[in-house]
Amino acid sequence: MHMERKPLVVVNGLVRKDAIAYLKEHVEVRQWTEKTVMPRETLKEWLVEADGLWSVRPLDVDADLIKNAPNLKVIAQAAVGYDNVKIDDLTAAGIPYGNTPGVLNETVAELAFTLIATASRRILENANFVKNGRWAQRPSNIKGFDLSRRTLGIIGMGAIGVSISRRARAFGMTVVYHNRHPRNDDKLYKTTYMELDELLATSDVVCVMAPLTDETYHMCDEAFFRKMKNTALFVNVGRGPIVDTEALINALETGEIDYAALDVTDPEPLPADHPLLCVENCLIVPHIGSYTDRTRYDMSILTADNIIAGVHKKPLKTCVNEEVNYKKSVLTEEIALEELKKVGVDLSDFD
Ligand SMILES: NC(=O)C1=CN([C@@H]2O[C@H](COP(=O)(O)OP(=O)(O)OC[C@H]3O[C@@H](n4cnc5c(N)ncnc54)[C@H](OP(=O)(O)O)[C@@H]3O)[C@@H](O)[C@H]2O)C=CC1
Ligand SMILES: O=CC(=O)O
Repeated sequence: MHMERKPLVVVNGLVRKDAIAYLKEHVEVRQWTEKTVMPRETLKEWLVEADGLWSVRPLDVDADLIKNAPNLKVIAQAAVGYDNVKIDDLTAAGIPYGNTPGVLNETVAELAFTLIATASRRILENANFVKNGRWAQRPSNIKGFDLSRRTLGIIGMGAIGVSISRRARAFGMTVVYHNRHPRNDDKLYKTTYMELDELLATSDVVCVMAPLTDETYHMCDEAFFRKMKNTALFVNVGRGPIVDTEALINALETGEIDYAALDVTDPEPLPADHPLLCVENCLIVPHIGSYTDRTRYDMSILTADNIIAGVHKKPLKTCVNEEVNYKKSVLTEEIALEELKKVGVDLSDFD
C-alpha cells in the first residue's frame, strides 16, 4: 500500500510550544531549537527537503535563501510586517507568503495608546521618584499634558491605525492622518486626511504606524522633526528604521520635540551602550506591540494554519502575494478526488 509522507516544515527558531504541537498534528516539523540564530547556510541545507518554512526573525527571506528548495510550497511568519521578506522573489518562485494581519489590531493599538498615555503623564519618571523613596523630591517640571482637545496625527492609517484612532477619540482627541492615499471612510472614523507637512505642524502627538519600505526608510529625519511642534510627543510603533535614530536623539536633546515613546528601534535589540538609552525624554519598550499571550497565540495558530494550507496547496488564509496563493481549483480537484473515492475508485491504482 502507498504510504504518503507527511509534508516537512522547517522552523528556523523558537516559537510557542502549543503552536508547534498543533503544527505537528498535520506535518513533520524540523525545528532549530538552539537559543542562537540558526546559521543561514544550515537553514539552506534544511530547506532542500522542505515543503514549508515558518520564518523566525532575524532572517532575510529572499531568492538566495530558497534557490535550492525545489519542494517549497509556502513561507509564513507570525507578524504583520514583512520588511525582512523580498515578496517579489517569492512571487517569482510561485511561493505564497502568509503574514498575520487583523488578529493583533486591538492589542497593538492598546500598546500604542498606552505609550501615548504613559508619556503624556510622564508616568515612568513620576513612578521612579515614588519607588526610590523620593516622592517629596519630585521636581515640579515633570509635568504631564492633557490628551483631550489635542490632535493625534497618525502616519500609516491602516488596520492598526484605525484601532488607535478609536481610542484617541475616546480620550477626546482630534485625529488626523497621512497615508499615500486618503481613505474613503473618514466620516465613519471621524478622521481627517492631511499631507505630511500639515500633519506635522498640526499634531500634538505624532504616531508612526506605517510599514517599513524603501519609501518610509528614514522618513522621520532631521527635517521631519523640525516640522513638528516643539511641545509634541513622537511615538513609533511601526518599525525602527523608519526613524533616523541620530536625528531623533538630536531633536530630543535640542528641544526640537518634547518627548518620544518607542516600541521599535534601530537596531533591535538596542545595545546597552546605545546613545538613545542616555536620552532622558525618551521612553522605550522592547517591541512588545503584539506581545500578549492571547494575541501571540492567535498569531501563531494563524501562521501554522497558513503553513498547513500551503504545504497541501490549499489557499492561505492571509496571503501577501495573493497572485500566487493556491486557488479554489486545488480544492475543486480534491473534492473531485473525494467523489471518485466515494464511488469506489482506488486511487492507489494510479500511483
Ligand atoms: N510594534 C509592533 O509590535 C507591530 C508593528 N507593526 C507594524 O505596523 C505596520 C502596519 O500594520 P497594519 O496597520 O496592520 O498594516 P496596514 O497595511 O493595514 O496599514 C499600513 C498603512 O500604512 C500606509 N502607508 C504605507 N506606505 C506609506 C507611506 N509611504 N507613507 C504613509 N503611509 C503609508 C498604508 O496606506 P497607503 O497604502 O494609502 O499609503 C496603510 O494605510 C506593519 O507593517 C508593521 O511594520 C505591526 C504589528 C505589530
Ligand atoms: O512587529 C510585529 C508585526 O506583527 O509586524
